[in-house]
Order: sequence, then C-alpha cells, then structure tokens
Amino acid sequence: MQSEISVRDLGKIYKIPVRGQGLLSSFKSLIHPVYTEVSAVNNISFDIQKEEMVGFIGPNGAGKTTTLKMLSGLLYPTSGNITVAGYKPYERKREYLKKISMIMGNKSQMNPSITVMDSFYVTKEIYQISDEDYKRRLGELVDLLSIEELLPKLSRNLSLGERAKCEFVMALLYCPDIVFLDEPTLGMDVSIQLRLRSFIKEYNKRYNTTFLLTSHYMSDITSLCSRVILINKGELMYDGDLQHLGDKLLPFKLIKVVFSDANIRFEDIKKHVKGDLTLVNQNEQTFLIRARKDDISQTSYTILSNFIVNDLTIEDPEIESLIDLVYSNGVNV
Ligand SMILES: Nc1ncnc2c1ncn2[C@@H]1O[C@H](COP(=O)(O)OP(=O)(O)OP(=O)(O)O)[C@@H](O)[C@H]1O
Repeated sequence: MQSEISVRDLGKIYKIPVRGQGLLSSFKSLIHPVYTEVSAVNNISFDIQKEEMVGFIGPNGAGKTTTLKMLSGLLYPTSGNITVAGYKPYERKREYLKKISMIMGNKSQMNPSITVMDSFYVTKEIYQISDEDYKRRLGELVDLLSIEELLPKLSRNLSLGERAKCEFVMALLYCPDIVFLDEPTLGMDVSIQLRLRSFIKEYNKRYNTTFLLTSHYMSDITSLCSRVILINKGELMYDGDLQHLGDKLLPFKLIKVVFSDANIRFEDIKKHVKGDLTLVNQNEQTFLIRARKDDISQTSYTILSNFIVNDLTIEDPEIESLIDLVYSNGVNV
C-alpha cells in the first residue's frame, strides 16, 4: 500500500545573492549578481501513513519549515522525490491543493479588512464547497472551537488566540486529508494551547486526518504525537518512537529520596556516592537527584546503605526536557 506521504532523498539548496558593503558594491551586485548556496535540507527520506500524527522537530534552522513548504508545494525541491496523497506537490494541481492544508503560526491566511465570516465565505468559493457541506462543516468547526461570537468581527481586530482558532477553521473548512502545522500554537497562552491541542486530537479521531506538526513547545508534541522525526542541519537524525528518543537522549534518571534526618545536605550524599550526581531540587528532607542511568542501582544502594531513608523512588526524566536539548544544543542520536 502506498504511504500517504512518501519522501525520498529530498534536498533543498537555497541560492542567496551576496551583496557587498557600500553603494558601489550594491550596484555592481545588481549587474553581476554573485550567489552563495545554503543547503537547508539534505537527502532526507521518510514515510507517513494515513491518520498518523507525526512530530517534526529539530533546532532552529534545521530545515523543518523548508520541508513543510516542499510538502505543501510552496517550494520546488532541488533533488529527490515527494509524493503526497498520490500527487507531486510541486505540480500544485487543483485536486492536490484541495487535499492538503498548511497552518503557519506566524502567518495569517485571513484578509484583515473583512469579517471572519466573509473570510470563511471566500474559502468556500475558492474551494467550491457546496452550500450544504459548507453549512455543516462550518457549524461543526465553529462548535468545536467555540468561535460563534467571532464571526462578525473584522479579522484585524482578533486577539492572537482568537485568530489562531479562526485560522484552523478556515484551513479545515474544505476537509483536507492532510494538514501541515508549522508552529500552530506559537506565542499563545497556555489555555489556548491546550484548547487547540485537544481540538487537533478530536479532529484527527473524527476525520482520520493526517497531521505533520512542528512546534517548539514539547507539550504540543508529547500530547499529540507518539512518533517524531528529528532533523538537524538538514539531515535526518531520528525517525521513531518519542519515548525511545527520550531514553536515548536523556541518559539519566531521577532519584526522589526522603531522609529521616532533617540535617542531611547534598554534600553529605556526594561524599558517599561516586559518579555524576546533580541536585535538581530539595524541600526539607526530600531531595530530587539526577543520576546517570548506568549508575542508578549503585547510587540508590549507596544512599540506602549510608543513610536512614523514609522513602526512595526512581523516576524517568520528563520528556519535556528533551525539547531543551533538541532546540538548544542540536543533537546527535
Ligand atoms: N528563503 C530562504 N532563502 C535562503 N535561505 C533560507 C530561506 N529560508 C530558509 N533558509 C535557510 O535554510 C535553513 C533552514 O531554514 P528553515 O526555516 O527551514 O528551518 P526551521 O527548522 O524551520 O527553523 P526554525 O525552527 O528556526 O523555524 C536555515 O539556514 C535558513 O537560514
């Protein structure tokens, strides 16, 4: 069976004009432009099946947006092949454009000078949605996102969160099979992020829509995607289970220990325990300590043998800490 999204050896090189400093140099570069090349995506391959929700993650400049733009047909690849729903995206066939949608958290698709309702109506006309389907779909989406009172407002007067909800409605009105989400919750407060996440989850279940999502908020990824594709400097670094990636990249565990003695200090523990140990936090006799996974049995044993302990538990690190690692340091899986 053919995958819903199939990407093979995909590459994108941007050619950027080099401009020298000063007026004369700028003038020369207009007549004889010199270009430099930036390899944004380098030979990546992956498959996504229908109904999957996949997180697409990587540090700044990794090539996520460039890839999404090639998948949606906004950019032409320099090399490789893409098939989405049986189409070549860069051909931008009308039937293809009806099958996909792209939501970009930092770009609005709505005309600021007309009302929300009119923007939706324009979408109806562009995508030739029948009156009956339009009425039903709009009703459902307005209901799911509770935006009834926004319909008569001018788009330019919407708050960030209100606009995001309307963008979702507009992008889904024509019932696309595949949705590309690029930072859909960017800059939103936590309550709107939660609302949009539960909306995406519910929508995926109800309509079996395929989602490919990039986000700097790990909670978007952890709550929606069990599979992640990780890229770094345009190269594919990992494709698989999110939890497994966490195990690989976070090679430590957390020991929560409650001592009987209120006077214990972290230095006392370190005197006995060999190896890497970090104090994450302390509340009276309760310590949360980070230790390397490989040392965890020995560390716990040493603590139990040298102190009077009321309670000791071993916990996995929060998968959320993965995003800091991925986005701040880049990664090597
Ligand atoms: N239009 C463009 N012209 C030239 N270079 C570009 C263009 N768009 C992106 N790039 C470069 O391509 C590389 C990948 O950029 P891209 O926007 O795809 O990364 P990203 O993973 O989406 O980053 P972020 O998380 O910061 O949004 C970067 O080095 C970027 O500077």
